[in-house]
Amino acid sequence: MDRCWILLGMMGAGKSSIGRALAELSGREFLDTDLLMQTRLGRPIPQIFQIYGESTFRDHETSILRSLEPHAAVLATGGGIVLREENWKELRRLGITIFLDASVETITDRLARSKKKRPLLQVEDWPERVESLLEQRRELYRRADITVAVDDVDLELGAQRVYDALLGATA
Ligand SMILES: Nc1ncnc2c1ncn2[C@@H]1O[C@H](COP(=O)(O)OP(=O)(O)O)[C@@H](O)[C@H]1O
Ligand SMILES: O=C(O)C1=C[C@@H](OP(=O)(O)O)[C@@H](O)[C@H](O)C1
Ligand SMILES: [Mg+2]
Repeated sequence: MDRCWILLGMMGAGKSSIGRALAELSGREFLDTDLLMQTRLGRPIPQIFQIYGESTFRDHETSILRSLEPHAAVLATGGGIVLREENWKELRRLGITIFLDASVETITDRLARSKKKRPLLQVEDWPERVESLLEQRRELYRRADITVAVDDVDLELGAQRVYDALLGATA
């Protein structure tokens, strides 16, 4: 049975963009829990947070995981998917988890242009928020089956690195 390849990690680590490149490289379908949520609710993520709040956003995240079946897809997740214990049961059911490990410096560089789309970073000292969230979550990300360092790679090399790690792990 084919299992999903599931990307975990902080906002800005590259789950959505490396995930898309990995899907192309491997010929797999690409799914992203944030995109599935936007389609489901017909609104962009910042509006979903604004209208329903984070707790309802997290409920939908869990329900989206529950609605999926294991298959040959690359699944990018939102950075907070690791927070709910019940999500881990679904992640393990769906496939292999890969932590995209990026430093605070890399993340803040990458988010400088796209932080507007991240409701949790709408604070003045947003790099400090990135640092504290990473501190809170690091141990959860480390539960992933595989860790891939993505500080020093572009999208193509990042996708290749994840692909190689997966082939090594499943050989
Ligand atoms: N390895 C990388 N090299 C260069 N830019 C990257 C890399 N990974 C992500 N980016 C850029 O960083 C931003 C955030 O990436 P994204 O894939 O949305 O991260 P995530 O889904 O983990 O929050 C995007 O503008 C993306 O193009
Ligand atoms: O880290 C988080 O809690 C979040 C990450 C976002 O996805 P990305 O990790 O793709 O930016 C998105 O799900 C939402 O803004 C919350
Ligand atoms: Mg994303």
